[in-house]
Amino acid sequence: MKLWQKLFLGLVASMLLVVNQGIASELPVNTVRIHYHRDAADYEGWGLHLWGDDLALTHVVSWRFPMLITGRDDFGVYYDVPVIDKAKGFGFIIHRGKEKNVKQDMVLNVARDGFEVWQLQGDPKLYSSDPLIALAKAEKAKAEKLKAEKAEAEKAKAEKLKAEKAEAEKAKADKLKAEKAQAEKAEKDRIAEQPVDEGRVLSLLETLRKDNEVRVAEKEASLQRLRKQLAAESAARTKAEKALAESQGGVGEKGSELAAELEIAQTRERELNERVTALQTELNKLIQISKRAAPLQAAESKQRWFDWLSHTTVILLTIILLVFVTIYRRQRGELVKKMLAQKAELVSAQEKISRDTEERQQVENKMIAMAGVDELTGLPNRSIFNRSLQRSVAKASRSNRKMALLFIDLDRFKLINDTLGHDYGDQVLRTVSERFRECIREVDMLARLGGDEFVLMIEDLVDPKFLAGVATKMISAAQQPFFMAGQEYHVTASIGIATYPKDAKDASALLKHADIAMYRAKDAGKNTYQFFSEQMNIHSLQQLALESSLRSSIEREELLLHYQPIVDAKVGRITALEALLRWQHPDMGLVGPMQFIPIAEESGLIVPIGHWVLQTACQQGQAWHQAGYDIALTVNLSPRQLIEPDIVASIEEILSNTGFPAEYLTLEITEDLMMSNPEETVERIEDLRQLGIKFAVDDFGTGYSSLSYLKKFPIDTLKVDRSFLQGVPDDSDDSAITSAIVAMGKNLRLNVIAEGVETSEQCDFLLKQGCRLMQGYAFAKPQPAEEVSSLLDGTVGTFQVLAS
Ligand SMILES: Nc1nc2c(ncn2[C@@H]2O[C@H](COP(=O)(O)O[C@H]3[C@@H](O)[C@H](n4cnc5c(=O)[nH]c(N)nc54)O[C@@H]3COP(=O)(O)O)[C@@H](O)[C@H]2O)c(=O)[nH]1
Repeated sequence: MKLWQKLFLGLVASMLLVVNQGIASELPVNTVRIHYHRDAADYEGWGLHLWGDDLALTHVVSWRFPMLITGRDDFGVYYDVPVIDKAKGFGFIIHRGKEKNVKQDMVLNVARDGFEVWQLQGDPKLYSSDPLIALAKAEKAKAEKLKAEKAEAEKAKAEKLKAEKAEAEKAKADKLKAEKAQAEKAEKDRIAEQPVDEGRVLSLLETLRKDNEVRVAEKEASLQRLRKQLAAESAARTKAEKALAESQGGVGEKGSELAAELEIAQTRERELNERVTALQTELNKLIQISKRAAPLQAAESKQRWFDWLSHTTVILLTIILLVFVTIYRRQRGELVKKMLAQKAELVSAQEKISRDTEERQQVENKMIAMAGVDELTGLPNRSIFNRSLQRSVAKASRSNRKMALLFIDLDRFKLINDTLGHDYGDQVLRTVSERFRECIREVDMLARLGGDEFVLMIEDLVDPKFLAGVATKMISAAQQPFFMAGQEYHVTASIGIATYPKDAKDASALLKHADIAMYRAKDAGKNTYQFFSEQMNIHSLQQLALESSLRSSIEREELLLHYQPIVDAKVGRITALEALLRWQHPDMGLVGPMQFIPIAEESGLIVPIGHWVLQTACQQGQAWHQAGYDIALTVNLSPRQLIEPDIVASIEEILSNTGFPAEYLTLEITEDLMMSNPEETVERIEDLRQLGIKFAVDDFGTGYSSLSYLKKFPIDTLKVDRSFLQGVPDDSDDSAITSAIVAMGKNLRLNVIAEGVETSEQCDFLLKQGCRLMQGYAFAKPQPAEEVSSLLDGTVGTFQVLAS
């Protein structure tokens, strides 16, 4: 090393010492003093750079600027450099050489906590000879080595002691265990050799307990001994360590003291520095605050103004909103009220309109009625007719002239109305009235009294025979077929005729007598006309009385059944019995069904009466079955009965109650029923057939049934009407019709029963036609059950034609 280099290093080292101590004692806080020794300045210029952790706080100092020189001392000039950063250290870069050719020789990074870190740039040999640094380094390395060796020795010793102790304890425990096992074994052997004695066992247990206590005490004592031994060994170890440390003293002690001093100095410096830094930070904050205070105040007042404005705006907006909501609610409430009021008005207006409409309708009806026109047919109605009749009778009375009333009632119309519905009924009434109009003169007055009742008033009557011609024309017009819903239907008319002054002296009596005559026409078989007679009057009064007493006939048990056999004429065997209704009237005696069935049908009494007939017949039939007569029954079923909605359930119940087998029951229906409402009739018949019941078409040939319908109908038997049998075999037409019906029935695979067989000729004729089932007086008249029973007794299998 050259001389100038030695001088330079000496200068730097002394500078560092001065700086580190100077900071602590004389210099202002945050200032570093750096000396420049003039004597060493054999170069043109020197540069000294000082920096901290924060580059922003790096200071560049140059001797070439005299204003930076702080002062002078024995060494030369010195510089006090302020350190305002939080840097933990500072350093120097020392340049030498000319300004334009600066060569960096060395960088010293001196941490403020001592010489912990050295960073050398340039030639390390230049600085490695520094005695203080080398000493510090050596001291440090030695102390660390000693520390490590000591730790190692302590660790080895502790481990050795631990192992020895563990081994000793284990040996002792093993020994104790072996001794204990041996003692226990000896004790067990001893006990096993001796007989069990409770007192002895207890004393042994006591001995054992005492032995255990002694052993525990021994154990505790040995533990105590071990502890003492351990303490002694530990003290010896400490002593040895101390001796070892003392033996390693000398230079190390000195180094330690120096290090301790340095540590204290560094701690102090760190505390001071931290205080300075904290104070500086606070100062900075205060400066910042003071700088910002003015604009802040301005901003605050502005903010307050904005706050006030925004609060006020919010309040204003809320108020406006509330006002709007209130107004809206009020308006909405008013609107709802208005709407409700309007709705109520509307409802009341609608009600008024409907009332008005109703009233208008009533007024219209009244006007029409006053005008005397029947709405449906356009004919004069009952009220106008009555007035006209009064006038005409009065006129006829004044002028001694004759006049006549024809009371017309449609047959089967009720059935059409009931089965097809009122629309079809109305259609029939309109058509019939049109047809009637064509049968009369313009001067005659045709009126509709209501329902299916019409009346024709003929004034200035000359010859009553003329009336028969009119009636015939009207009957013929009525019976023309109707085509409705793609099908053909038929109605007929019954007409009663009464004349003035012969049959009645006033208008109402005249009308009443024409009505009575009409009923007589119905009784006479319908589709005909009848002139009134005094006898009829009596008869009609009788009819009224009959209807009233018929109502209570079931309760009074005045009804009874007669049974007429149906015979297989070929073998002379009774195959079935037809139940025929009779009425044992208290005054009139035994009344035949022709007298009261029409009344019962008209009044609807046929429904309960028909139910009674079925119930009684099935009861009787079951009684015969139980008596051993395996006989079938046929029962007449009125059209009115078949349209009853519960007819199927009702018959099913009767069969179930009586126990009569359904397969033995045949229900007789009329042709007309088949034709009036084929679909519904077929449906009902099918339902009843499902139960096992059979069906027969009664009085076949007298109605208007279409043969094609017959084919479709679910029936089992055809009963040829007795009116055809009357002319058999002499009347060729009757014979031909009868043969045709029998043949047709056979072709349709139906049973054919000929009704009203009275003679052996008729019987022979029928047998020849292949009809063996017959019913008539030739075999048996309808008779009470008891009599039929005796008949069954004597004749089953050997029935003979009675008439032969
Ligand atoms: N809805 C119901 N109708 C019934 C019921 N019972 C009877 N009737 C119907 O009344 C009609 C008249 O019946 P009725 O007076 O009993 O006459 C029956 C026989 O007495 C009669 N008949 C039988 N054989 C002869 C004969 O050889 N000559 C002759 N002149 N008459 C005879 O025929 C009637 C039986 O007819 P039908 O019923 O068609 O087989 C009659 O139409 C009954 O249907 C009833 O309970 N309900």
